[in-house]
Amino acid sequence: MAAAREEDPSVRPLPWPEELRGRVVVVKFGGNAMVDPELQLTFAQDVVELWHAGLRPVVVHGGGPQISAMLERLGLETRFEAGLRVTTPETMDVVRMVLTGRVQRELVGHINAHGPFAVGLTGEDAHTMTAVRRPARVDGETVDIGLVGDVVDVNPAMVRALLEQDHIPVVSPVARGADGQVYNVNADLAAAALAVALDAERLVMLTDVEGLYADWPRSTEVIGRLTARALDGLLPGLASGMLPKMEGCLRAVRGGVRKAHVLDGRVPHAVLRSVLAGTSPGTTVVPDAVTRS
Ligand SMILES: Nc1ncnc2c1ncn2[C@@H]1O[C@H](COP(=O)(O)OP(=O)(O)O)[C@@H](O)[C@H]1O
Ligand SMILES: CC(=O)N[C@@H](CCC(=O)OP(=O)(O)O)C(=O)O
Repeated sequence: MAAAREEDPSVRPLPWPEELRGRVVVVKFGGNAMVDPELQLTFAQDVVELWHAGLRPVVVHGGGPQISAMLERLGLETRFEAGLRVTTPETMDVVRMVLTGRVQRELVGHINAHGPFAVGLTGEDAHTMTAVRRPARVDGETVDIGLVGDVVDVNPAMVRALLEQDHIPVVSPVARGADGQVYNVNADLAAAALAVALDAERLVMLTDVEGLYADWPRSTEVIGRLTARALDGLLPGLASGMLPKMEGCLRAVRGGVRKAHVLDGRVPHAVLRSVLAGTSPGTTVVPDAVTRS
């Protein structure tokens, strides 16, 4: 891949934090942040720039709005419980088709406009992620939401092999169960599980808000930094898409990831700015023992 390093004229020397060299950074690109085609291009550019700087980026993508749009076109109803899509077998077909057939292909294409970097896979490939069916908890009740899975095991061998070969893995959040069933996994939780298994330095989640709002929807005051313990206390009060996102951040830092960031993906180059600056806009979740960085 040395040729690819030289090939890309957009690369310029940046004052990268030396301690991040060779480290894995898992970047979750949310479906809401990717609705703007321009942002998809700058996102791809950022990921390639991280690679050029010597980091090992792994992309996990979402695609919730894109799945909903396709379900609507097909005249199929969709609804969410606790931020998770109720997934019938018919819905599952559409989820798999949109995520791996469209969203992943688009991202791989944008990244590969810069060189032969990206390789797309799903959690199903080489048993990268194994899921079990998970119900949702709604108002203290357990609710069946169909073919929704939670990741219970990650085999990072294939992703590591791709990283070793200087590739950028682009992972769709679909996973196989030990029962042979294919499950729809929330992309935030898939990204968190992969970040833990890869012993990632950071998990960066790009979404369509500035971060975790303290009192949403009444106020849009962003919580800048919080410990895992503080987040644990907040989780029961969170709703919709922010619930799996913050649950993912919590699992990541509890699983050994140094920091988890929730960033506004509508801001161009949000990933680069965050990694470069060291301190990040948006919300940063740190392990309990860490009070400053
Ligand atoms: N406390 C909160 N702070 C910020 N956003 C919140 C909060 N609670 C719920 N949300 C909603 O969560 C959404 C982000 O989650 P989601 O729609 O799943 O995005 P993504 O596609 O990036 O995963 C926001 O657009 C907002 O509507
Ligand atoms: C179980 C579940 O809800 N799966 C998600 C998978 C995609 C996703 O998570 O996309 P975002 O990151 O854009 O929200 C869904 O069907 O929408």
